[in-house]
Amino acid sequence: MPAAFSNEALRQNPYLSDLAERFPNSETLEGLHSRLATAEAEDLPQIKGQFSLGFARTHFQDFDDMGRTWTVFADATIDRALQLAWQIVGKRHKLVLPETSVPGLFILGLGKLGGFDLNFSSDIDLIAFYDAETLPVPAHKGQAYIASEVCKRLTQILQPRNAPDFVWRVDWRLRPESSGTGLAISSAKAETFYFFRSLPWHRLALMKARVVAGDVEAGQALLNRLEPFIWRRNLDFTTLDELAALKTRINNEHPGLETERAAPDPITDAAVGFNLKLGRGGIREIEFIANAQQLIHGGKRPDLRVTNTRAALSNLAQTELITQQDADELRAHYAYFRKVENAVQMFRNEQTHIIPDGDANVAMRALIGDPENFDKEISTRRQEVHARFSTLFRDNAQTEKTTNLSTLDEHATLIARSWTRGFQDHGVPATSRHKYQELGHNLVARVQRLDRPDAFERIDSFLKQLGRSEQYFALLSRHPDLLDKLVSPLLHSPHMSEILAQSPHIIDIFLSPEDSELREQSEFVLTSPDYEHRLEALRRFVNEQLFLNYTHFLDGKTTARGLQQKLTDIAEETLTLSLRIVADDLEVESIPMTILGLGKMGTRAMGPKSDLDLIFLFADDCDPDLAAKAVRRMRTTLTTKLREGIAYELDTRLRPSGRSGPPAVKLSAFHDHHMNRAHSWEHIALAPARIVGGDEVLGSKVMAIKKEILTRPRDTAAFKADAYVMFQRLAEERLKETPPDIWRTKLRRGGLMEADYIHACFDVLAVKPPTELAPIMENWNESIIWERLLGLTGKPVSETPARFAQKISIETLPQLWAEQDKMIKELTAKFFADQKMSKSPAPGPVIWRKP
Ligand SMILES: NC(=O)CC[C@H](N)C(=O)O
Repeated sequence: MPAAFSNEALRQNPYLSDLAERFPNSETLEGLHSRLATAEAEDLPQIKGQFSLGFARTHFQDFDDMGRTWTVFADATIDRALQLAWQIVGKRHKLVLPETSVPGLFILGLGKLGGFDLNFSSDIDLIAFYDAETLPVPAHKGQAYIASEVCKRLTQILQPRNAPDFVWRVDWRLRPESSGTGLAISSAKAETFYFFRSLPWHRLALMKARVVAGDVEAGQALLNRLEPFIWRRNLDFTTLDELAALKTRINNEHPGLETERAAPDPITDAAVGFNLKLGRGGIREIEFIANAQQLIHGGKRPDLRVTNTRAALSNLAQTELITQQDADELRAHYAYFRKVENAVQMFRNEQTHIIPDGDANVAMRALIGDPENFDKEISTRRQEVHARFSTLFRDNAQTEKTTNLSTLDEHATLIARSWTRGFQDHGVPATSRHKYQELGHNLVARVQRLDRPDAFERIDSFLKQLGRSEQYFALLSRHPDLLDKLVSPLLHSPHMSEILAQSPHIIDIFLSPEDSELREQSEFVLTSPDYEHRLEALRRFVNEQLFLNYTHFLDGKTTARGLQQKLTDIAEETLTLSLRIVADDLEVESIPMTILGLGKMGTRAMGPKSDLDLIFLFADDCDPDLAAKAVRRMRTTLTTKLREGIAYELDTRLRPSGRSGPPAVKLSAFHDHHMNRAHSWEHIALAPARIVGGDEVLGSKVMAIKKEILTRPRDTAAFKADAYVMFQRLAEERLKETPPDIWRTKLRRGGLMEADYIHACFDVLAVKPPTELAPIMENWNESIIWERLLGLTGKPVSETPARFAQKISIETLPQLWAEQDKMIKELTAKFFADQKMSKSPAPGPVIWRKP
């Protein structure tokens, strides 16, 4: 056992030696814990005193243990005090209460208590709420009144008036609407308050909230519902100001903390006088680094939502938001400072944070083992902390103040002026406009260089439609590089502009680590248990990923092929998420459904705006009601148009019997249909199909059926005749002879759809397609990406934006397209060479070859 310090050290500390005198027979910490269960109110201060002594004797050397040991003990004392409080209040108000734990009321610990970081002499920050449904108090007695009485009583037990000893100093001032209400309000009220009436610091205080006593389940349920309030989905840089404001507010409102309000001291070589908690390079700066990053990124990364500062630092390193070295060092400094702080507080059990001089200094040093280079140690650590702290708050906006507006027309000049004045027409409050003037200059300079007359107008209308979102300007002024991610799409890509209009905040995706997995990046979608929230989050995910990958493509970081793969991955991830959302909504563990992807999903060649061609297949024994519901919900989940648009268009017409067939298809029905009733074109559609989501075992059964269908010998002549009729219909109704200098990749004669069709025909016949087909399809697939991203369909090649002309090689494009049209048409002609050029009758079901 680490005998923490000598009797000598103990003697030098008045508070500890007093305790040692009063409690000569020391008990173990475990023993003290177990006494709590039956302790009476008047026992608690003594148990606390003995615990303090025991803690000093046995736990002081090991910092990792310290905060947790205190916190666990605190939780237990609060819980016991709450029980006692209930008994007293219950008797007085004639309530019928259960013997042990009373449901409904719960206490949240904030600050150090919430963060498992309690000190020797911390006070505890509490807030309390109750669940109106389960609180065993009839409405006519006044639930809020009784719950508040219980909290008052709890306070008296923990901090008895006119008594020498206390258990904890209790502080309720961080509760919502603290001046106007009793100590407890209902969780429904709390929810409304936080979402609609709270101030920024309320939110920041909740970051460290933890259920410490009472009805844990009800408490956790409230915290879950508050998650979307605490952890915003988007990076939020105004948060940094809020964080600063919170810290100031807490300092200013604690009357006991007057000394702490002194301006931060410069880092000197003398340790004496250093305020460990608030001083420059001290504990608060470390907390600040952790909390700021947690707040900014926690909405996307649930693993950052921890209340403990050192755990947060580790997790930030895990997610590569800070380096491992930074995390390790900051953790070490934090531990060291906190240990010193504990030693300082043991002297008189006072809540002080300043390194003392005189006797107290001697005593403190004795406790921490009288280090030789103590002063140096402190100043080195402070410098390292403060350096990192300053980096975080360094203003990284570049100055580009070369704004000469004389070349602009009148309208553009007006817009540019408003930007350089800190976005005065964009809902930025007058008091903070000065912060965004630099950003304004920066943006004007960039847009001027584009030399596009409509650029100011377009970007301005985007910025205006953001609503009153100072947050957005804060983000941009910290990361002016993001302007480029915004400007080009707004000018050139209608599709990307639409996505931006739906979810303007997605540009912060460029700030997250680049190599993270899609799975990690989609985690946030499921964080809220709420169905509606999840649907919005799903759209956010799709928009964010599409936008990110389109940008990479436009910047030349991804090839066309790479983008197709990525777009396919995103669609598959979306299906997986949708299935989860639907299963949760239907309250089932999983749904016995597998998803067959046809068309572009099948060939992994999704392009911008491709819809999802899917068939939802179910095990034969699946409850038909559940299956039908699941398909309906899948459709809603994917296609309902919400604020952030849809996730995907869905096309399920390729299921057996098309529109008239049931939306949920059973495996045996699928098999039976394709063997006995399907037409050849359905097998052509089936050729590129693969499983893109859902139950894997079921999926492999579907793939076995597919194989059985496509390998079964069929009558080739009959197949070609059918395929030809279908092709003629296709050509007539959808394909268009298109001049070689017009963008119409998919629906031109000889274009992408025709090429895909012929390819699938070869597949059905298990004949290797001619070698020239693949490279042409590759080219078409690239063209369609450009065409859809830049909104060029039907336009002449000459209207392709100059910015991309070279990348697309537009000079040679018409010639290339003419050749491709010709080659594909020839392949088609050759494939159908035996067919009469007259119209055949409408085909019937597939004719299999007689064995
Ligand atoms: N899959 C998509 O391309 C859809 C993107 C976007 N959310 C929209 O509604 O248009």
